[in-house]
Amino acid sequence: MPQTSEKIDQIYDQVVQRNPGESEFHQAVREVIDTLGPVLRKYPQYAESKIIERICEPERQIIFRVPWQDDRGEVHINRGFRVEFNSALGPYKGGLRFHPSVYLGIVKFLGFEQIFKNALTGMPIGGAKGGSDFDPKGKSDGEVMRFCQSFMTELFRHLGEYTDVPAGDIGVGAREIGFLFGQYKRITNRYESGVLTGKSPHWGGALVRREATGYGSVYFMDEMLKVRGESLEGKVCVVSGSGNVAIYTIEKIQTLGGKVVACSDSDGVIFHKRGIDLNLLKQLKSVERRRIADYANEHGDAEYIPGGNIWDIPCKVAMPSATQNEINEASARRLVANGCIAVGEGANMPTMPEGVKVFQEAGIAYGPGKAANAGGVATSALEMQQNASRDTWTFEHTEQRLHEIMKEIHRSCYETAAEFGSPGNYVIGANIVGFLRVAEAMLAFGLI
Ligand SMILES: NC(=O)C1=CN([C@@H]2O[C@H](COP(=O)(O)OP(=O)(O)OC[C@H]3O[C@@H](n4cnc5c(N)ncnc54)[C@H](O)[C@@H]3O)[C@@H](O)[C@H]2O)C=CC1
Ligand SMILES: O=C(O)CCC(=O)C(=O)O
Repeated sequence: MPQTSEKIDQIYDQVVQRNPGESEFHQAVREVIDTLGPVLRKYPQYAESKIIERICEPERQIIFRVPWQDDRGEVHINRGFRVEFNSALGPYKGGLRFHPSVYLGIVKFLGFEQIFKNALTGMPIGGAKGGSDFDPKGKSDGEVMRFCQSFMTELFRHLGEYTDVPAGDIGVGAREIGFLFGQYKRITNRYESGVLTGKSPHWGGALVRREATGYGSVYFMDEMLKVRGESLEGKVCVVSGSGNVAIYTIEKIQTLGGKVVACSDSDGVIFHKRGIDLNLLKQLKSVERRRIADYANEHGDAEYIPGGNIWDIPCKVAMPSATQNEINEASARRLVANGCIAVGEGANMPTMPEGVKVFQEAGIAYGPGKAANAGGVATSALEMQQNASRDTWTFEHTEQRLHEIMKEIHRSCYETAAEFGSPGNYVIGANIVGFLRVAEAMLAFGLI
């Protein structure tokens, strides 16, 4: 019998061999399985039943053609994806990403992470992710609508409130969810509210879903800081991105007394020493869909740094909230050298493995995305609950539930890391808690 570490290396090698060219997926798998050695030693039944090997293989992968016409009548063909990764704990659940970089490897890394994240929430949801290489940037509302209708015309047959429930991610917000739901309703002749989450609260969406990922990440950060006798009060913070997650991360940091001095988009960075003007940011990015460079035209004392690296800006608290692999080893070193004491990931897998190592060796608080940003999908599950019971909850009640869920995720990760001999290591805690919940259900179901 090979040693546990050899066994894990063998599983990883098989994943690479079976999924060539999908580097982000390989990275996400490596990060999880490298932490599972102590679990396999304590519970040999998981190794005997090949639970890890089964979790690494999606239950179903759907790839489809999405033809649509632009405003000039020109025909375009994009590619659509839905990877239904694991349904041990509930219907497949996870967002859709519309971005030109989307390919199978990105969707699979996101879907794989989603399995453990969803398990961590304690809600009955399995893991999935989907999307398309369609670029919504610069498209008219009519073009986005025609694309969404075409996308749903194929995907609808795989969805259902008890089967697979998508939501938003990069490039997919309330506008896109509206177009997707409208087409689903039209094709199926069913007002099946629970088939998508992230809907507008005017027609079946949950209050707080829009804010949930950002607010939840800040709640997780607050818990990590509390353990160290710290708080956000008076702390200088940096939040990358300026989309849904970044905006509501900034909002909650400000409410809790922190000062966010920088944010970004894929073109550049805004540095505003006296603190980001959130109303302006929301107007520019969420309402007018403009570039962040325009922020500096409105505030003479703000600096726009085209192509800049936001992690060069000194801060106590860093919250990467844009995209994967945005913090490399050099950026992580810079953050630590500049006095950063805590990093909480609003984005999925924003820190490269070498960067994670830097944070862990420096002993700073590091909250990995699958735990720190789980508030979004947890509130999606609360939306599903409201849809199923034909009920609507108040903002205050829903936010209180979100807060409790984030505290519980933090507690379970923290205590499990200690139990498995790595106190303070939230990567180990999150991976083990998520894995054990999924593995237990998979064992119970027999070999399926
Ligand atoms: N929307 C949600 O509920 C959840 C989102 N996430 C993750 O959070 C991250 C952000 O997603 P959303 O805010 O929903 O998307 P979004 O589409 O609302 O915003 C994405 C933002 O990231 C910026 N961005 C993209 N690439 C960048 C780059 N290379 N450098 C700097 N900025 C860049 C964009 O300009 C935009 O401001 C993603 O990693 C997503 O997977 C995680 C959990 C839930
Ligand atoms: O709310 C959801 O179902 C998905 C959220 C998501 O895509 C994520 O957690 O990365």
